[in-house]
Amino acid sequence: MGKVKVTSKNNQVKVQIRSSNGEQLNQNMAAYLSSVNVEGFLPFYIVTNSEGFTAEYGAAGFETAKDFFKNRVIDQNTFYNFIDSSVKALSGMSAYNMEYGNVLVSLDTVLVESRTGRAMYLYYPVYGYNNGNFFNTFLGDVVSNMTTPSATDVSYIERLNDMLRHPDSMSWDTLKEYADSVKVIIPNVPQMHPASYSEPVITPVQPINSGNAGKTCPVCGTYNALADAVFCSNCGNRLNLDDINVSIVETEYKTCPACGFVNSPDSVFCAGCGIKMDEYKMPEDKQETDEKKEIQNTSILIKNGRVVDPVSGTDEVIDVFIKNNVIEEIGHDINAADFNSEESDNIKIINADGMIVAPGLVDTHVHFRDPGFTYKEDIITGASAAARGGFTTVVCMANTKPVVDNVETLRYIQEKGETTGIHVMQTATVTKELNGTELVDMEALADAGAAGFTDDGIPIMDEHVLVTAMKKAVELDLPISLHEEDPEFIIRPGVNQGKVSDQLGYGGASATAEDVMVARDCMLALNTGASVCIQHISSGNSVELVRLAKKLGADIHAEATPHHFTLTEDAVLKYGTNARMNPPLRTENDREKIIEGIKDGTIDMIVTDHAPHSEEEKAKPLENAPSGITGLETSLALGIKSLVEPGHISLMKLIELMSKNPAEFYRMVPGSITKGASADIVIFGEKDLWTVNREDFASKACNSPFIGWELPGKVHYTICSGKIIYQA
Ligand SMILES: NC(=O)N[C@@H](CC(=O)O)C(=O)O
Ligand SMILES: [Zn+2]
Repeated sequence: MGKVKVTSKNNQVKVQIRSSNGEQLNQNMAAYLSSVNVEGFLPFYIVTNSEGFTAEYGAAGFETAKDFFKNRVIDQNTFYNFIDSSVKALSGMSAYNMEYGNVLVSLDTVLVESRTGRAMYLYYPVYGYNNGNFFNTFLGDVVSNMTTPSATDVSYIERLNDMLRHPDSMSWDTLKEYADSVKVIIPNVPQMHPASYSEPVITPVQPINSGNAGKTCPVCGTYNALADAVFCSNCGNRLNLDDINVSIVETEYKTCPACGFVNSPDSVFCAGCGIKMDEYKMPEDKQETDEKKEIQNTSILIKNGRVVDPVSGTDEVIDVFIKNNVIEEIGHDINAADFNSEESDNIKIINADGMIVAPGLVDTHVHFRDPGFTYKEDIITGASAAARGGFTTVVCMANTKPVVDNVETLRYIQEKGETTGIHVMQTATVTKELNGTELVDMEALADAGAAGFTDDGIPIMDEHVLVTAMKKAVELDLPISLHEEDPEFIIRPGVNQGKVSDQLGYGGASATAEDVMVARDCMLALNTGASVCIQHISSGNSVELVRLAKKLGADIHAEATPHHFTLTEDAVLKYGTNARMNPPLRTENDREKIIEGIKDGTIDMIVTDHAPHSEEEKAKPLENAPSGITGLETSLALGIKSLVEPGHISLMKLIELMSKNPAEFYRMVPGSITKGASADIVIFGEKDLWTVNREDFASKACNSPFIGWELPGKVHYTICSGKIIYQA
């Protein structure tokens, strides 16, 4: 392939690479460039105003990329390949943002600015892209950046728009032609080039992974000396395991306060678990004070609590005695004095007078973002949020990076989960890289302990793929959970298509998007006999469809989230991006039908869909912010407020929906307050009011519309495997 200068007339091109998910783009950029021999004669300069970089990794990765591009010449092929590799890698993770058809996270923006002030944005489309609306949105930005949009500009945009729909036919020459033909003034982009331009100085740049000593971070370039480092000590990103080649011996070490991994002395981020060590605040209940140690090592006697246990049907004030991780005894009037003095000295007594003592809650739909998006949440902080919410078991969704479509990633999560104090279960995806077409090795993943299979975040559109997966799931006796939104009926995700989206001119996601898929999958479940869960149901008609399928004998189940039974689309006007989620909040009528479904058992699980995002991400305009809200720390309270207090269901029923049913769906033995059962227990005040404060969240994220709400149902203790893992 010949080398083509992509420059303006006077030979200078400035490139700004922006990504709606900056850190990923840069990770790929740095990794790719470390593996190529850069040659050619196109000088690239990266300029940044940090736009589009949402995480600290982004900035670090960006600096590396800048260094790489500086004074280098890159040929067309290299550039193409680089963009290609970035886009391919990005498309695999589109699920987390739920932008249908691989939009947004998969879409990268390259600004080519010529020295004459002429510039263009190249919107590089991703494979599998199938929704033109986003391009139009971005192209709209271009138009709005034009100082004097003329008829030519408009026709240019139209041409570009058309070209982007056929990326294969896009040539470098066309790109060049566009770069010099469009008058786009980009504000706030610093001028990088001196007025008198001379040929770039080509200085040889060391490849990223040079030499034999050490493992260089593909994102920020920092040298990590320890052979078994998994995460970069500087930027916290995952290091490429293939590149391990370490010989340097460190003399002083820094032990991670969260996971105990021994790091090199100047490490900022832990190479074992990825947390920022200096800023890590150990959850109070994990601090090794003498008092806590004592609590951890003693038996626990819970006195005078009202035991509400849907498994045994118990609803009475009764004492519970815990020893050796299990419930040793339940009964009236168990007293410390009943035990011999040595034992009774070591009993931690909890006075649960006026409180509810229930089986530990089970949330079977959480996103802990680990690996890959640990700036939003990680397994340790996710588990702390769970404990604070009264949960002792969680089932994590698989839209991490890499996605859980392989045994190695599954094991990583399971092993880290074991250090948290709660039970962390992990699902695997149905399809590889969530691509909707190729099935994962379901058997191997089942053998390795996957809790079930789900492409949560994106719908599975291909019936053949889904039916094959359902049949395999039947063989493996594992459930399949489905995110039901057909992109055909979505103009923009995250907000209901209705009065609010009309008011905002947003487009929105129609309830039909959910209904058509739920109708299909109810019938497929019936037909295959698979155990299927309709995730986070949001539409009243979908509830009706599940009701019918259950009546017909399908092994079908449905989840409802606290936000879907508490809020309606109006919340978007009040809480903005913190009310943007997939599927969206819908109408009062839908909300009522969800409650009806909960009452009559059509909906059998309450889950949070805990979907943490960073403040920066949620600070973006509604159309650009990611979908999803956190939920673990407000779920029980909202269940009481929206379902129990108005008299829709009993407290017993709420606990059934938040513990027994989800556990059983994912093939676990449900927790119960009975002799011999594992001591997984939540103790809360049903009517104890508390205020949701953003500072109090144990989660890394605080993207919740419920901040400032006063809620009932304060959790006082969470006990998991006989240990107090949270205490208010
Ligand atoms: N619910 C959301 O809006 N987002 C979830 C994905 C999902 O559960 O669909 C996420 O991963 O952020
Ligand atoms: Zn989902």
